Amino acid sequence: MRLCNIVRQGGKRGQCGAAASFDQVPAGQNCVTTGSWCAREQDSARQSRARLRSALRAHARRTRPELTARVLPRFLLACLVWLAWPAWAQPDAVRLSQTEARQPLGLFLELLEDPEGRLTLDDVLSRPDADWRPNTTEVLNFSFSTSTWWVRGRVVNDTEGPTTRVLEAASALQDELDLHLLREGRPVRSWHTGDRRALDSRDLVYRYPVFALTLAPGETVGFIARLGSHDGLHEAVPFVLRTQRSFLDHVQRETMVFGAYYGGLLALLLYNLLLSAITRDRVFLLYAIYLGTYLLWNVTFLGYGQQHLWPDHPDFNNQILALSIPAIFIALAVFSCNYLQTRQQARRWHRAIVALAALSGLAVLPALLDHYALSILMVLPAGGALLLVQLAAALHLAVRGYRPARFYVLAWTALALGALATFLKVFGVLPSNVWTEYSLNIGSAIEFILLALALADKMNTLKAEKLAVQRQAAVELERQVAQRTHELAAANERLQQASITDELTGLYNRRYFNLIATRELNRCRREGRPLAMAMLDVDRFKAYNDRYGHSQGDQALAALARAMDSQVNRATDYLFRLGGEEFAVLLIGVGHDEARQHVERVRRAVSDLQLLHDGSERGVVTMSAGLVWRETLSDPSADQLYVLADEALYRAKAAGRDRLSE
Ligand SMILES: Nc1nc2c(ncn2[C@@H]2O[C@H](COP(=O)(O)OP(=O)(O)OP(=O)(O)O)[C@@H](O)[C@H]2O)c(=O)[nH]1
Repeated sequence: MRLCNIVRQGGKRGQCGAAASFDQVPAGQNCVTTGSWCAREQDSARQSRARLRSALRAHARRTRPELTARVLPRFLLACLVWLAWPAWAQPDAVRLSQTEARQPLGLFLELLEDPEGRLTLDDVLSRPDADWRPNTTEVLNFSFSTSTWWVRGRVVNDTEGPTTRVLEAASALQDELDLHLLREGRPVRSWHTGDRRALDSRDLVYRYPVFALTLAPGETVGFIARLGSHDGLHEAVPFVLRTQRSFLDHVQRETMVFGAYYGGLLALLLYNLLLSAITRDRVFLLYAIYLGTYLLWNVTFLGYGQQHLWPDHPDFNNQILALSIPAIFIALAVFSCNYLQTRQQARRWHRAIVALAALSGLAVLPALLDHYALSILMVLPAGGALLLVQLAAALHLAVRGYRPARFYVLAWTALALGALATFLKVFGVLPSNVWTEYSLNIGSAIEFILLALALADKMNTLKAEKLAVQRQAAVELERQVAQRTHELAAANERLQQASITDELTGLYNRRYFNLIATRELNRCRREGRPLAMAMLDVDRFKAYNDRYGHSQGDQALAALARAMDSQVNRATDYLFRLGGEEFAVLLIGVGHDEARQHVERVRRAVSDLQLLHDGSERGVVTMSAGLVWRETLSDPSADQLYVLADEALYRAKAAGRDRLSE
């Protein structure tokens, strides 16, 4: 574009004459170059056109074969020379037009390096033009440089009326930024601002320095800016001219975009703090801390902190910026380790993350001692490596199928794409529009939202796992309860059985006799059925014990119990050991003779055992029995039956033993 301007103005160049110095151009004159600067421009233009003309003449003289062999390369060379001219041409003045609302100034500026930082405005104004060199980038970026840099440019009002434009030095972090407005070569107004100075040094308070330039129709004004740094770190500063309306639109759009951005992130932060308080899960708190450090850095980095939160504390502004960067990396590392469970799942990656986070943390020390450039120099490589290692760890875990790691990779991809778009915009690969301008914010917002979703998903996964474990535990509990219940029932059964069983013989005991005798008596009475009861007692058992010992007496009792039991088979027949060597038989629904025979069989089963018994009448163990039989039971109770049977037994004993009496 500058080339076209110069070509267009070629006829008027000769009329410019030699102006005395930079910016001494009469108002309303189209030619805007001055002195030697103008002369050099004319020479360069002339030489370039001459080269092109000679290339074209050569083209006309040569034949076709010569064209490909010799002329074409020269022609291409000439074209290249023509095209490449802007790279070393002297910058022209910026011409304000009715149509362009926003005009970047970078390529219209000249630079002067002041390594010692001692030059004054007068020194700079008296420097010859040869000391200045054209700036070749749209955005000024001196990065790590201890020099002070002087920048100059000129603006011509080509519009038909007076106009006021806003000159933006769109960096919130340049330490010192002095701007001097020149009219007819003389300074007429100066501003001393920058983030190391309080905001009241600015006419218009915005997140970065802006200056109002008023120009009469056709007027040219110059400006010289001094960019100083506190300790050798300069920020990228885009110099831009805007119409007032464009500036207002821009401010409104930024207010809306960043209002939504910060509002959203703040809501996310508070929400996660609440979640951490409710769930007591540390990962939400770590996420909120990471988000908080990022927010603190971002509001400081973009100048909103100084504009709205701490306008009167420029030193704090610088300190908080330098401290927030290592804080972000540390908070991110702690969150990532906790979220990805790297200690348990990827030990080597975990160790690398911890080491790099510690290294990033070291950058706090120079920041605390006011050496911000050193702090940034330390934190950027360590932090960059940390981001890569975290991403690699997440990829590693995602490939292994760890679901939370997939969200993490997605989130970081969104942020990386946002950062890449910003990077490509700065280097002119992508156009500057609302998407590329805020791509980092968009990317980071998506990153934070995805991470929040990731946390929710992780909670869901944990909840599902917990539910599964609970279900499994419930099933196991039910199984154990069923088993215990079964065991208890069996134990109860055993207890029940034990409570009605005689331990030595395994027959029913006296307690059960009482129960059964009463129950069966009542039933027989109800049903009108006959019932027989016999009492059986071992004969001379005291003598047996005395002769063979108590232990053998026990064995004899058990043996004769088995023998008797073998004769009691019907479901309605019962055999009891009432105590000692005394037994009872209960026979339900039997006739008298049958009862008598049955008891006799039982009794004989004992003597048939032929257990030697010296003290007995027959030389073997025998039994006596007393029988009571009732066809109908109108009155006798179980106790009465017992007494009657016992009396019959007594009679059997008295009659000589080993017999049945009634
Ligand atoms: N080994 C053993 N002896 C028992 C048990 N219960 C009772 N006895 C004994 O049985 C004997 C019963 O003796 P007695 O009541 O005098 O009757 P007896 O010697 O059998 O004489 P008669 O009944 O008149 O024939 C006692 O010596 C008791 O100690 C027991 O469980 N085991």
